[in-house]
Amino acid sequence: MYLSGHEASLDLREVVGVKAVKIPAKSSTLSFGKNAKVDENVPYCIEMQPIGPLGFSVVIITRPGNHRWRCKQVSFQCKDSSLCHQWITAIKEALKSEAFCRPKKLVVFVNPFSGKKKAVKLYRDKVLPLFELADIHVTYIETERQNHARDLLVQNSLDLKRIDGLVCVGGDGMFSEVLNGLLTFTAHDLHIEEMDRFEPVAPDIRIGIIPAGSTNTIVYTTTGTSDVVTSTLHIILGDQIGIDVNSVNVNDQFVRYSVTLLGYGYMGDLLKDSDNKRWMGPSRYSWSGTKSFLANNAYYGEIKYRLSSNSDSHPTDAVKCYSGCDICSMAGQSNSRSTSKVEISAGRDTDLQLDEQSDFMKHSNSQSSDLSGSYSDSNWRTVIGKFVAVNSVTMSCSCDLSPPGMSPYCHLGDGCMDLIMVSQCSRIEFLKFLLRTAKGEERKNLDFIQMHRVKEFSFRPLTEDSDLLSISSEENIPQSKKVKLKRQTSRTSVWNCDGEVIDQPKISVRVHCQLVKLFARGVEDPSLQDDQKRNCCSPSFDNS
Ligand SMILES: CCCCCCCCCCCCC/C=C/[C@@H](O)[C@H](COP(=O)(O)O)NC(=O)CCCCCCCCCCCCCCC
Ligand SMILES: Nc1ncnc2c1ncn2[C@@H]1O[C@H](COP(=O)(O)OP(=O)(O)O)[C@@H](O)[C@H]1O
Ligand SMILES: [Ca+2]
Repeated sequence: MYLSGHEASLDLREVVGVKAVKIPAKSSTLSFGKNAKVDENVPYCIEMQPIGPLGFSVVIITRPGNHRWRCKQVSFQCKDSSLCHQWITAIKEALKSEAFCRPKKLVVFVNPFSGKKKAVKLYRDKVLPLFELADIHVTYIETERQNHARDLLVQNSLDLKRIDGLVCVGGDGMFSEVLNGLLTFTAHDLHIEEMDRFEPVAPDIRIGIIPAGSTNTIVYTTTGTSDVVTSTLHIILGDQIGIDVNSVNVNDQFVRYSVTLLGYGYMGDLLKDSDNKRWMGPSRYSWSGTKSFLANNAYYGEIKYRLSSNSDSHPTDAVKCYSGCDICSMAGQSNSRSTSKVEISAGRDTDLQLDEQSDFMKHSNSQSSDLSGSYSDSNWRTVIGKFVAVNSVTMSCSCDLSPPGMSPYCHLGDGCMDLIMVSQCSRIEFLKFLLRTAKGEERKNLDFIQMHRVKEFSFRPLTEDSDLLSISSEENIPQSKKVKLKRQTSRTSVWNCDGEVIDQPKISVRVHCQLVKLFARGVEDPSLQDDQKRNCCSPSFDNS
């Protein structure tokens, strides 16, 4: 796996590309001779000997810090141009090897209106030159409207069987559009039309994201930074990581897939308010966030959730999900074992269980207006209360506003989501929650917060007359209290689903372990040396 000589050893896994160069007479480059050969016994180990003036440059990645990756050129001299070309060809061929899983053909979608409207320029200036260096063939599509990319995918206008991946240059919303398009296409390709009745099928191709949007959570959480060059390099090296995907149903009908945040109350109100302020760019979220904060609305609702069967794994367990994460690897292995047995399952065991459970809960619970959990044998719980926010995240959701993320110990591919419920509280208390979230500080001791690691959940707003009884513990509610409760409960929020508004408050959500693969490797553990970082994650080799 190394390109090595007398004075240098380059890890081919981290070579971006190679090109011919003219080397100045007094250069401090390494020089190698005509006895150079590719060692047949050691894969990708190239031996070189010193020689003459022509040369080639190998572009490799460096890690200057803060999870950012950059390029560095290492130049080699050759005696003549033919030898130089032999070297270039040998290295290019080595990089094309299947074992590296590098993409050769990509479709790139650019949303020109993402974030600060710089996506097209960012792509042309920073991304395209690197794709060219890496010999990646690109089909470039600048989107003209919302759902343009999704429609192209669903209608299979792009011949997806012939490409290695999709790249979106934009924000989380653009990714969500491409994800939904790809999963819909994958299902239709297998003649599955009713998405709510089937297990979603994992697509064959990977998705890459170049951060050019407003929040860029997915990029930040899967690479540790929101940096255009870093994301481009992860794509070129052929990194891959499976991430959890949620399917969201409204009234038992599938509506969409999500990967970052599902937020009711605060996050929903914030998003709805910000949607007609897109002209403000990314700062629309802080503006609308402040407005929703001042409004301090709280909403009645009933949440049913199924806890993760791994009781050791919890949103506050302080186990960070780093590149090569053991918890995600184990979940991925058991997931691929179960999906290899039954590729498409028409059964809805878990939903039935939910229905049975719902009935069970109705008859057995005595619920109060406070947050109150109730147990069952099958890990289902019900909570009824008045919430400022109900958030569920499938990954930590790190971003510039909150580098540790909404749930710092959430895992990218463990088949679980972290459910964070914020009960009605004062503005000061909610500010405390927001500030601690922004800084990644302990929230365990805030008594208005509940956090659980779950596999699925459902939410329904409490708005009906019959709900009043379950909200109030008293059987005989005075008429005046009934009227007041009725007024309060008639107010509902919307769901923020990866930055898209879902107007219907009653939803059910299920997580699908590592359903899609991204061109990323997860955040590299900063306590490791560079060579340990390379070795702890050799994603290009682990599926060969
Ligand atoms: C006082 C500082 C408060 C900092 C609050 C930090 C909470 C951060 C949690 C971040 C979760 C991010 C989840 C990501 C969702 C994205 O998929 C999704 C779509 O992204 P896209 O536009 O790139 O397509 N983005 C969003 O839904 C936006 C979420 C933005 C959350 C920002 C909240 C800012 C709140 C500012 C409050 C100010 C209170 C002032 C009090 C005096
Ligand atoms: N050409 C376009 N015009 C308008 N909206 C678009 C276009 N292309 C994509 N979109 C939509 O814009 C929304 C936001 O895009 P995104 O790239 O996430 O930017 P931001 O991070 O600023 O919200 C997405 O829902 C996406 O579907
Ligand atoms: Ca997860």
